[in-house]
Amino acid sequence: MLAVVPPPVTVRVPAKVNLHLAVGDVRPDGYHDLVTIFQALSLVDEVTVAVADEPGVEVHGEGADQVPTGASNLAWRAVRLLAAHVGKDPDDPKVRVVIRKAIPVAGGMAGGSADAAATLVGLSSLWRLEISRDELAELAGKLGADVPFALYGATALGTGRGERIVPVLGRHQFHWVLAFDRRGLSTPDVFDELDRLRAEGDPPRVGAVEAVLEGLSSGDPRQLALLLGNDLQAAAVSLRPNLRRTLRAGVDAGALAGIVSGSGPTTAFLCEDGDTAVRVAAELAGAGVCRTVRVAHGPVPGARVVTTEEPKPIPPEVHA
Ligand SMILES: C[C@](O)(CO)[C@H](O)COP(=O)(O)OP(=O)(O)OC[C@H]1O[C@@H](n2ccc(N)nc2=O)[C@H](O)[C@@H]1O
Ligand SMILES: Nc1ncnc2c1ncn2[C@@H]1O[C@H](COP(=O)(O)OP(=O)(O)OP(=O)(O)O)[C@@H](O)[C@H]1O
Repeated sequence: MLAVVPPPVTVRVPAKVNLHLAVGDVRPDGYHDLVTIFQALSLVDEVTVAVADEPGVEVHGEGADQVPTGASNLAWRAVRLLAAHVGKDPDDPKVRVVIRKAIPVAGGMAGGSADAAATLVGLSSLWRLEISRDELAELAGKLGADVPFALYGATALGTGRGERIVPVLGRHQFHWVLAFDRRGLSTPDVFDELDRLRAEGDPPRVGAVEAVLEGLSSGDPRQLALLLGNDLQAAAVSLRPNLRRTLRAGVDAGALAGIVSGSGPTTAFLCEDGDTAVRVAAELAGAGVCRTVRVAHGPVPGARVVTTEEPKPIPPEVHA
């Protein structure tokens, strides 16, 4: 009897910004303890996994030429990890992965991490695995500090390396403009730069996370705007000084506040509402301070299988 080949599975997975990112001192394992608040945004990658004799990863879209398609691709590392976890041969998983990117590569928005999380969710469906999201999160933590959050999405408090996730409930939608820089920044380099700045002097540190949680629950973007903070910002700006000008231009264009997203160099601007975000994006796109801009909102769900009849996401870009 012919084996029925299951149809390909496509997963949509969001980018993240850190509304609050407090970086502790470097640990023996080389990581830093974090206290962070993630928010998943409507800027999404799409990952399709399919049964195939020829293994491999294809990458299309935003920054595709800067993404490896071999074993170091984070999505492929997720294939091998889950295959081994369920007793399949990680060297011959009979899977093909196609990634359509919209999340800026090495942009501080956990693009690779998102693709890894999407691959775990896609394979769970393709291989009809009985595996819980928490068990997947356990595996995800092995792929990177930002991968578990990409599974859960919405808004969450991250601790440890950022892999320990506690959901933060909230009913309000926030509107963002994202400015993509000309090229990425290596996350380890930004953490190393922060250690260097802290050895030399005393760069500003963000305050307590409780205030940000209150700002979030108020649902008032004006209140939240005053509370955004990222300890990595000084390091990202030190490595990429043009970000100072980008951050200023976004607020001059009408955003309530701007911050570097994660390890950067993407800058994220919180706006009063959706219409303002479109206006800020258009003005920022013409200010010559970034490669391109996107409008997005959050919170949105984490990695989830796209059913065939679901409409394709309207690309949130505003053309520079
Ligand atoms: C900056 C953030 O995006 C904030 O959410 C994340 O902490 C980075 O998460 P990520 O890119 O998934 O990071 P990983 O791929 O796990 O680690 C990349 C490198 O970043 C540094 N790193 C990352 C996370 C962390 N808590 N401390 C660190 O020092 C380490 O040098 C690590 O080797
Ligand atoms: N599927 C993938 N998508 C994007 N980058 C990938 C992928 N697989 C491997 N990479 C590599 O991982 C590196 C980091 O990419 P990524 O987009 O995850 O950075 P990031 O968004 O800054 O991540 P984070 O915010 O978690 O630090 C890049 O140098 C890229 O070449």
